[in-house]
Amino acid sequence: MIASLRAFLNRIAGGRPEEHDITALGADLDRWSTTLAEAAVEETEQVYGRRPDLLGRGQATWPAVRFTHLDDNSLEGVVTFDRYFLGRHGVAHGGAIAFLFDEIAGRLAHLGGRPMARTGYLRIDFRAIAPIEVELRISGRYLREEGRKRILRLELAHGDTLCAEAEVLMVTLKPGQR
Ligand SMILES: CCCCCCCCCC(=O)SCCNC(=O)CCNC(=O)[C@H](O)C(C)(C)COP(=O)(O)OP(=O)(O)OC[C@H]1O[C@@H](n2cnc3c(N)ncnc32)[C@H](O)[C@@H]1OP(=O)(O)O
Repeated sequence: MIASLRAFLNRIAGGRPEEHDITALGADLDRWSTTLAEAAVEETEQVYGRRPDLLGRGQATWPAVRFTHLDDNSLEGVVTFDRYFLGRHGVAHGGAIAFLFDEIAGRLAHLGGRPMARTGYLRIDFRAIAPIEVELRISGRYLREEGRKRILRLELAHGDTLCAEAEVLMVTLKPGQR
């Protein structure tokens, strides 16, 4: 379903359908919204974004990363920004890159069985355009850990070109924090 949803969003983003198709599609989507409303569950029961066994954790909101390496302190992977992450002129939206980085930071922060943490800051430098619809490389590693603070470095690259880099602070939650 999620693969179909991603393909659908790509067609929406990259298409200019006829008026009658737009109307029919809107009606179909409204019908599905009604059906899905009857299947509504609490956050703890939802499937969307909670399937680590699936590409992108089973969601279509942020670009799906295929990990090629994971250890306790670093990760590497590949990612492609689909058409619906377009900013302008064939380039990925900066917000989509931030979304990707926050997700990757979350994954990196919890490697090695580390306890739950949240993002304190996510400082991004956009160094070069990140093209959509081509495979890019993502990598992340620990810079240091100081008490509850985990300071991480992330990079997004297209071939030899560094597209974006970030320093991220993840803070271990205290008891009672969520
Ligand atoms: C496989 C699983 C994958 C899961 C992926 C999910 C990834 C999603 C990750 C997220 O998106 S989290 C959502 C975005 N982040 C938030 O909503 C966090 C909102 N902020 C907070 O909840 C609190 O500010 C936070 C928990 C981050 C810290 O508050 P605390 O009261 O627990 O900590 P405190 O303020 O005492 O700070 C602890 C240390 O961190 C430092 N610190 C905290 N925020 C900072 C900041 N922004 N800049 C610099 N330093 C910061 C602070 O100075 C201090 O340093 P020292 O120990 O050296 O004194």
